[in-house]
Amino acid sequence: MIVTLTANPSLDRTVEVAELRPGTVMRAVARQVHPGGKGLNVTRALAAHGIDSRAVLPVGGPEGAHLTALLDGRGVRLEPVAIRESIRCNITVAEPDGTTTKFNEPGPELSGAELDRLVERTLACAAGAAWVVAAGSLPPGAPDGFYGGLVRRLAALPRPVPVAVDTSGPALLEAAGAGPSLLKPNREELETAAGRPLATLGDVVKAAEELRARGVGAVLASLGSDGAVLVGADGVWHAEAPARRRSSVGAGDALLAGFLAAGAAGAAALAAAVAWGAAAVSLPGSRMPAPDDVRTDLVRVHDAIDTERTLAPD
Ligand SMILES: Nc1ncnc2c1ncn2[C@@H]1O[C@H](COP(=O)(O)OP(=O)(O)OP(=O)(O)O)[C@@H](O)[C@H]1O
Ligand SMILES: O=P(O)(O)OC[C@@]1(O)O[C@H](CO)[C@@H](O)[C@@H]1O
Repeated sequence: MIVTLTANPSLDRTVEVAELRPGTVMRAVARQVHPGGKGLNVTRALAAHGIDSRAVLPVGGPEGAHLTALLDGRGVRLEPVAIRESIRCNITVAEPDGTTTKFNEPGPELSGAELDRLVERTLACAAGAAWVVAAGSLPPGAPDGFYGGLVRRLAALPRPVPVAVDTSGPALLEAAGAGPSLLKPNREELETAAGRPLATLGDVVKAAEELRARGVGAVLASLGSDGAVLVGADGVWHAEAPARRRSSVGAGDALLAGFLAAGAAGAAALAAAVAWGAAAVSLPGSRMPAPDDVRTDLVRVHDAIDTERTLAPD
């Protein structure tokens, strides 16, 4: 079983427009509403593949009620922690070529007691779990070390549980310092961690190695259309797959879910991860892929990294 913690979930609203023209009134040609937030997306992707997962998340207000109603009857196991304020609503504007423009709200401020309840619920669910995933931004007021503290608490259990972290900014730096088993940065997040721009695959591998030297077990770096790089104790691989981009929102979460579902180590897990990520990109809004969407046969895994390869701007 895989437990996910999303400290700042969202109701994801997507509007599809013919062309984004700032400063004008645009008529949407389609709209979707999906339950959102990185950890919850991981649980949704796993559930779509029949893999046992539980999502710990704060739920409050009309948006919280809407989010839970959307998941009713979908086989997604929620561990909701009631909060006083409403959760946030994030907006995506999607254009026909797959370009997405995203507006993420800060989210509600959680009280110290609400944050404590999230951690306690995660620890309670983690007993016997194969992995805990701590993912997404932190709500306003939460300490930067929130996910890092959880990593330490899970490592100190009589039967320690490996933790995968996917977050950004100072929370990412704090979490990395706590030595999680897995970190899933995208290019921008890895640049933050490295403190410099990363232009090539070689730069990505070097930045990931630096994180490993600081105690991170393995780094799964997601690189948009360039696929993903895995840097772990047992080797370094790069994999990629073609995709007809419709909405990349949640592709990183699908990638992480696929990686954990396939054993979380080595080339085969990386191939599954990239297949799940590419599948998510071709689906609207933050819809998570089901088994029929995933094309592992289209994935190319490179054992030798082309260190000079320049990363696409995306
Ligand atoms: N244009 C694309 N073509 C093919 N695959 C893609 C494309 N964009 C993303 N992917 C796949 O999806 C994975 C995740 O994408 P990305 O690096 O954008 O993650 P992310 O920034 O964490 O996304 P999010 O935060 O929205 O979940 C990539 O590693 C890659 O496998
Ligand atoms: O603001 P955060 O927490 O960094 O990201 C939140 C979010 O953009 O991440 C998911 C996609 O990965 C979406 O479902 C959600 O809207």
